[in-house]
Amino acid sequence: MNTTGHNGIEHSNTNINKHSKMSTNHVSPIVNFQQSCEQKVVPVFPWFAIDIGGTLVKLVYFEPLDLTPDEIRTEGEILMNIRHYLTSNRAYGQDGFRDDDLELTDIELGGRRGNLHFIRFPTARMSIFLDLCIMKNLHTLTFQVFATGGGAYKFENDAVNKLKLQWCKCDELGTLIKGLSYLSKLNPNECFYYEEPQNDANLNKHTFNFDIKNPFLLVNIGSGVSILHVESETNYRRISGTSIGGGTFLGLSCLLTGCSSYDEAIKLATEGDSTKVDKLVKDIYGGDYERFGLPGHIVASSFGHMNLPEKREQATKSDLARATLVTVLNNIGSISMMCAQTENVDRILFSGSFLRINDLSMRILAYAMDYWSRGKVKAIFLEHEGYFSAVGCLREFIMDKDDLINPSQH
Ligand SMILES: Nc1ncnc2c1ncn2[C@@H]1O[C@H](COP(=O)(O)OP(=O)(O)OP(=O)(O)O)[C@@H](O)[C@H]1O
Ligand SMILES: CC(C)(CO)[C@@H](O)C(=O)NCCC(=O)O
Repeated sequence: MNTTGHNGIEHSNTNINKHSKMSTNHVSPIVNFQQSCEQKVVPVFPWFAIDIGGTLVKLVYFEPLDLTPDEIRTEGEILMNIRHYLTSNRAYGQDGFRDDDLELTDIELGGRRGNLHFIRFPTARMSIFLDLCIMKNLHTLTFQVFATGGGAYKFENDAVNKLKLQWCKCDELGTLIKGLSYLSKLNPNECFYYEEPQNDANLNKHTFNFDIKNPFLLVNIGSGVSILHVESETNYRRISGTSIGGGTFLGLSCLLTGCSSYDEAIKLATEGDSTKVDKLVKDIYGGDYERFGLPGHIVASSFGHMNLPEKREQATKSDLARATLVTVLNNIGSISMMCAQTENVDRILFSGSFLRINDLSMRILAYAMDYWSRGKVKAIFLEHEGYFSAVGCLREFIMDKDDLINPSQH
């Protein structure tokens, strides 16, 4: 069953892919279905994109709100069940969560109106997820899944063999920028900064009016860290990276404190004091190292106190988690600052799920960028933290009317 949907973009609510050429006349917004992943499509429902990272899978799901009576009649039980299952729960099994505070309601995508849902689960549960899809009979439908992240490659055979679907892959850093560009336009509150990051008593969180057209640095803190110099949505380079990232914080926290989850590690870090673990400049100099402008309060040696048995005895689990966090952040901060100076940019955007429920890290990064650049470089943070690649991947394959009018910008 085909219906001409809103904005004149044609939709199908059955799972039969139709072949026909997209109009090359950009004035006409009529788009038909194409089966190839290489071409831009308005695919059949369900609309999913999945970013399979080293630690977390991020899944975005578009729930259509404008289904016509015909579409509802022919949607079929499986699609309806999936829609209800995903949208009426906030937790799926033990490890899957829908971040309902991030949900974008009543947005327009591919000529349709709907809600965009944000779901995550550990990559270690990927095969359980595929089995769940089979349990929900997804393997009996013909549809496309848009996949990004390293796991789009690693899990391709598994997913295709088990689910018989069309697996459309795209690059995680390209989709990261595309998702950032899309969400920063769609959501006026997406980007923010801290006015006084050190002032715990006051949130001091302000919306940042972000314009992707001016060059900036994008530091994505996932399991590892990628640093990109971005000049526009299509012009960017990965200039650096470090393996000391969110995975390092989580792994070392588990080792040192016996905690078993990221949320627990962050809670410990929030309560801890890293100066019980780290050796500061003043522990060495008795004050500042004036000649080279190193103030006494900065870390001279991460974990530098831990060679002494009495210091080890005094350090609590919280102190160790805090010191782990600060160590990782100091490293990311100083590499980012060097890259900002080399590339001559004054904005650094930080993304990645490492910043989830992690106001503490954002403040530490904001303060460090401000301090070391003498106020020249601004640290900017993002509400949808780790979801940009998943969103960009969905956008890669689902066209809006504007994309037809300005295809080069898509
Ligand atoms: N619920 C969670 N479980 C595990 N890690 C979490 C969780 N929430 C936040 N994190 C943090 O986010 C990091 C993963 O971030 P993200 O999802 O952006 O990266 P990834 O895509 O898994 O990794 P990569 O991009 O390097 O492949 C973890 O290493 C951890 O520090
Ligand atoms: C390998 C990726 C790109 C996977 O997302 C990421 O984990 C990363 O950028 N790691 C850091 C690799 C490095 O540059 O040392």
